[in-house]
Amino acid sequence: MDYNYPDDSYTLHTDAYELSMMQTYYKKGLANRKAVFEAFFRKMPFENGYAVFAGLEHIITYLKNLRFSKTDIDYLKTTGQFDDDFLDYLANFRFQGTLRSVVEGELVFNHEPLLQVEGTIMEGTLVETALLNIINYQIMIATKAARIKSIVGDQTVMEFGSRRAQEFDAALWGTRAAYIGGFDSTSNVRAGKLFGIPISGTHAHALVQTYRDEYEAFKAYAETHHDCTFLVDTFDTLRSGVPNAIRVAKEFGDRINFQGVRIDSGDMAYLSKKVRKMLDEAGFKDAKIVCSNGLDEKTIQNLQMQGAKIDVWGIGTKLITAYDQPTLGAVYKLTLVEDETGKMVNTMKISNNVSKMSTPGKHQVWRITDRVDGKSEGDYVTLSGEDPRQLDSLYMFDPNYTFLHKTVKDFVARPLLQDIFVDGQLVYEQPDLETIRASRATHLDRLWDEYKRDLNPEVYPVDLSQKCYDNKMAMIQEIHDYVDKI
Ligand SMILES: Nc1ncnc2c1ncn2[C@@H]1O[C@H](COP(=O)(O)OP(=O)(O)OP(=O)(O)O)[C@@H](O)[C@H]1O
Ligand SMILES: O=P(O)(O)OC[C@H]1O[C@H](OP(=O)(O)OP(=O)(O)O)[C@H](O)[C@@H]1O
Ligand SMILES: O=C(O)c1cccnc1
Repeated sequence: MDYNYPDDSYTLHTDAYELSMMQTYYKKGLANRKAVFEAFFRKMPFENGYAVFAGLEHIITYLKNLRFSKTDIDYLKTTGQFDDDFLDYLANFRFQGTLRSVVEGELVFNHEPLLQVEGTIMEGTLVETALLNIINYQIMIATKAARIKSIVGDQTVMEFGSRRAQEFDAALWGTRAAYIGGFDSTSNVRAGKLFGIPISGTHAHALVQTYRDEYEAFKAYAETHHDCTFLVDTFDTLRSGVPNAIRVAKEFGDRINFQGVRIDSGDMAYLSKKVRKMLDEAGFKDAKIVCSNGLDEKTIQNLQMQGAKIDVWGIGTKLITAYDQPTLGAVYKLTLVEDETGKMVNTMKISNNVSKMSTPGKHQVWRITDRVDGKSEGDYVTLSGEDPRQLDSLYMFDPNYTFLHKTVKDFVARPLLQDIFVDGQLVYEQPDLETIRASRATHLDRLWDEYKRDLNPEVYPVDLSQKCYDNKMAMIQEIHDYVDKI
């Protein structure tokens, strides 16, 4: 199958209905109508108390390259679903819109806008699928990684998931998201090359099977590498794997850096305790015990409870596939649209289910922190143009249970949505990945522990400003009046 078009791009990485709607807007003369779309998710991933934002790097690359190539247009023609004049319009299409986004490494919560696309209805429509595709995956993996990191503390976690990820892109962008979430390295060499993530690894059972002898295999590895971690569970961890690793480490002495051993099967609590004793007794107190095999934050916590002597964790499947939650469920909704008179008007999707309702208008999200201790008080969603920094005290209330409220004084308000593209121009300079990764740790320090526990965390407040709330209520009333009249 020939899918290697020389001018291939991600522009057709969109759902067909987006193009169908665009053809309607185009034919009906609405192509230049202004619109605002916002993306948010409704439920916290893994029932965690916070999520880690990731995906902006990929979004920037996508939007920078957003144009229909010749073979894109040729293909659309073959579908017979699109008219020639519309295809001519697409051939000249460029993203001239504005993207505001939370930046990578930031903590985010449900029901707050994470991305905001302001431009023509055409621009906002075309990009929905790709933007959601990117953040739905990357936020989930960054959050899963942060959960795991919070359990292992200062211990090292290596990302091993490429072989089990949902294909190439997931392996690549997933490991980057995991690094933002707090993982220390990746086994994916291309991710090392492209993103500068430190690569690390040990060796597989195949090396031992090739030599059909552990001692010979470890010796060969030691003769060809300085840093050595031997995989000790191919035949019998305690009776042959560890004794052979110790034998080679002793024979090679200073000629190698004997980093330790890896265990990849069996009872890791029992084995790691025994292995620790054997290494210590042989004089290798600094040698580390690496474990891998179906690990996630729950298993790790359980192993810790059992007193396992594990220093380094190798984690693949359950991280990279977000094993216990297949999607974040982020959505992208039209919140403001230009009417026939040129006025921007509110719009929302109404539902009997409160959590399914979007919030009309164009917004900013403010992180409210206490000026003295720097800790987060909650997030405050305003209509754009409102600036809580000008207020001495802030009245914050739960939009679903308005009787739950507090007044915050002596606070700092930090806007989370930043300009990334303005009128098609990239204006945001991405920090390097190390800075992004470090920012996640700083943001977590500002979050109270009650939101960070991995089981039943407190619900972090995401409140609406009075104006934003009133605007939403007025819109709901307007829609009810409209339906009543029919
Ligand atoms: N002491 C332990 N307590 C809780 N879970 C453990 C413990 N030791 C290992 N596990 C986990 O149990 C699961 C099964 O491991 P086990 O090695 O028994 O089976 P396996 O994966 O079928 O082994 P193999 O890789 O040899 O096929 C893995 O997810 C592993 O992380
Ligand atoms: O379990 P994960 O968290 O996904 O970690 C990655 C796994 O990948 C390797 O296994 P391999 O592909 O050699 O197969 P195995 O399951 O038989 O060990 C490695 O030995 C780990 O077990
Ligand atoms: O380096 C390793 O030990 C490794 C890498 C990928 C998957 N499993 C193990």
